[in-house]
Amino acid sequence: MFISTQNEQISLASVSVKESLKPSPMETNPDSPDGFPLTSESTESPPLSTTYTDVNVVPEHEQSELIQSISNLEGEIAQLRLKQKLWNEKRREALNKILDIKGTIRVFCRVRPFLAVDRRKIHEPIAIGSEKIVVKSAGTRKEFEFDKVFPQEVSQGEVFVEVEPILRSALDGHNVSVLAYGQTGTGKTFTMDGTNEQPGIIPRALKELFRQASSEGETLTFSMSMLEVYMGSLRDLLTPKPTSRAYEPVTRCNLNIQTDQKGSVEIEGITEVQILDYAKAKWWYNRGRRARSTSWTNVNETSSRSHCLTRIAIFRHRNGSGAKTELSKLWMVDLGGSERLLKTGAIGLTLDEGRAINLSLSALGDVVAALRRKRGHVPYRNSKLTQILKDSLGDGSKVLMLIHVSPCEEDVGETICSLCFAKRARAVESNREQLEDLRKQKEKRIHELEECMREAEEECQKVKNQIQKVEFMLSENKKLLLNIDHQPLLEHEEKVTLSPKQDLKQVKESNKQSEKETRRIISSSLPRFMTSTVASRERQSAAERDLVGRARVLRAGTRSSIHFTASQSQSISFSDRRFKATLQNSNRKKHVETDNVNVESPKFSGSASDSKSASLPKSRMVTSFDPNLRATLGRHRRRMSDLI
Ligand SMILES: Nc1ncnc2c1ncn2[C@@H]1O[C@H](COP(=O)(O)OP(=O)(O)OP(=O)(O)O)[C@@H](O)[C@H]1O
Repeated sequence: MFISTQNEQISLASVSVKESLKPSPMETNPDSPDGFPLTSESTESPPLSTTYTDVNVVPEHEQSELIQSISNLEGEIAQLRLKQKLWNEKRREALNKILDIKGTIRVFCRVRPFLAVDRRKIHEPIAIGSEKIVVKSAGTRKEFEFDKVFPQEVSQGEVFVEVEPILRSALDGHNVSVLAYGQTGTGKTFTMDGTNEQPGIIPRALKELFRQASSEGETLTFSMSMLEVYMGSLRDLLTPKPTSRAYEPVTRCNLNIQTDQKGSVEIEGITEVQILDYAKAKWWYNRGRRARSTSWTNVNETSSRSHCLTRIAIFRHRNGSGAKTELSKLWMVDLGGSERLLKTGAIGLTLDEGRAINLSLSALGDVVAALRRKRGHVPYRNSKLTQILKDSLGDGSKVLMLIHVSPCEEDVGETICSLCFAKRARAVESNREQLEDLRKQKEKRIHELEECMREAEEECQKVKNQIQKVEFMLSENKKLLLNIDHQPLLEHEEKVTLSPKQDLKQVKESNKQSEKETRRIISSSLPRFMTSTVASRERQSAAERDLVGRARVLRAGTRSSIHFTASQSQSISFSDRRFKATLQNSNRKKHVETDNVNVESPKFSGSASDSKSASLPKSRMVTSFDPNLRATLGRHRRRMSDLI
């Protein structure tokens, strides 16, 4: 029986690899920050883009270039992160100086608009300037200065713009307190909490914290606690089953306040929830809000009968390790309404609630005034409120007090009381001329620092963009490498990893296996009388060994294609796909073993006539017949050229 033969050639791989040695985008990036030279690695980095045409082979040298490129990109990212950190520090420093110049205790005033229920008079009692309020009442004129005054028409967003720098200070590691103070019904809850349509400082701050944290170079996380200071006791507002009414026993929720050796305040047993994103934070905040004690007074339908404190603890995570340290805390406090008890018509429990609120507000005023005047003794112990806020009002902290006043004539008494509280908190004790000079100097310095901060912010953003770009390239290169590494080389899913570190022994073993398989297939596809005997196989192996030995001597300058010719002792058909694949595999392994040696054997003969093979580099190769890899490489090439 004669089996038709073809002079069919099996080439290990047909390959044409074209490299486009384009410079790294980082080298030519005009956005590279001044003052921070690019590293030598970045300028000498190998091409980030390798263009493959008609690809089904990725030579080993390209693999190692890819690995090199990945390590360069990783280095570049580390450098950029360092740069980002430096610019961040610069920005932080400038902001801190600005806040220090402006004063660590800042006092703003917000005037509530007239409500439908208000009785308006022709002459309004208060006149509003950008930084001052004048109150005219019973023939007297009183002037009060502030760091900022928000007139009635100002929006929630405009208020938040002024509050935002202090939040940033919290992310920079300072303890921060934002306190809303004012007579009942003047809009404290509106400012802090707001409505769904007009969210206040707390929901905006939560959103902003997550936004800013994501743009920081380091990993920051947050936790939230909410409590209420009610009649001198503390209630946890985030306990699993919150109590919602004021008249429920409060002692069971009376939490202890502890101060550690470093002066850091901790509230024993308070619920602290991890907030991973804004939605979670908002959910917990709403839950705490609902648990707050409110009751009816003559003045405000849903008057807050307590101080409501929301604490956001900010944690910094060390790179790589799971360890976290508390960076700072941010307190946002909606204080209970200061009120003249007679006017509110309070009796019984409500009267006691009012008294308790007034006492603690007075204690707060004393503490703030003592801090402002830099007095040695600060009377923190006089109320629970000031004990809790102790480490967020004093040294190194930033305080923002938002005083709320009513525009109505009948509230003028309370308005003056609130403004006097604010004046005490600001406690500026210089004469007018000195004040004017000082103010000009301060403004100039603040302007310079703001410029500096803006520049640092811009640079930070540029570096962030660069990091994103390089991270993208890195992930693309990693994907590509992964695809090459995991590419099944042949249809029957046998895989040969052709790395430089490959164990030759392993290859030899699999080579033997493969040859056995080849023989088995040949045997099964030939008539019995044509199959080789044990003796003939031994002879054949000996001849092959001899040839391999000779080929090693002739190693240099040879190429790697192998022809299967018809002039051999056995004629076999190539119509069998399995047989073809096995032969391909067998040949490939021979190449690996003999390091591209031209092999002549009774079965296989090297040929110099193959032009494709002649163009192959003298390196080991990975062959891929998988269209997926081709597609991946194509995509990679396109993306890389888009980036460059
Ligand atoms: N800037 C504002 N714009 C629109 N409405 C406001 C504003 N400020 C306050 N209000 C409205 O005035 C009313 C009282 O405000 P809010 O409850 O916030 O006062 P409060 O100072 O928190 O009172 P309390 O101390 O009794 O809790 C609410 O109906 C609120 O919507």
